[in-house]
Amino acid sequence: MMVATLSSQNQLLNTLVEKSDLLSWIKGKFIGHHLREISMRQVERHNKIDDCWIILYDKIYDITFFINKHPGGAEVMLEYAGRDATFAFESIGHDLDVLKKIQQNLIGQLPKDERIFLSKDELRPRIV
Ligand code: HEM
Repeated sequence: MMVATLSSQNQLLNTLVEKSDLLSWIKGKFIGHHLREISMRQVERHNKIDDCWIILYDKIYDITFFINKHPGGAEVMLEYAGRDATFAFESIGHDLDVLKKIQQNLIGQLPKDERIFLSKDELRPRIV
């Protein structure tokens, strides 16, 4: 019984650690060395309903498939198409699971000199 309790506590802890690591990564604490770099100028070109990229926490997502499914409406998505939507996204208080779900649509990250959410080994301080 004791063992079972400890093991379920460990499981919970592992889940929390995994979750916070993932979120720190999503929110820019870690650099995805393997991720393709895409500049803002490139992102800007993908600003249409049938070709829509968006920047969240320095990472670029292709959200074309999701525009018409967005519970907050297609209009806001198009307003941020080809642009940085991080602060609008945060201000709505989207559920963190939303961020986890769209990881499958992650296509790249901004080059170092265009990032806002820098990790601690870079020059400017992080703002979150
Ligand atoms: C990749 C970007 C985005 C994704 C994947 C996304 C996803 C979602 C999801 C799943 C919801 C349902 C509520 C929840 O689970 O939190 C939601 C709600 C909402 N979103 Fe987004 N969203 C994105 C970007 C934005 C942006 C840029 C805005 C601009 C302000 C926005 C505005 C809203 C609003 C207003 C709601 C609330 C709708 C309501 O409750 O009536 N979203 N979004």
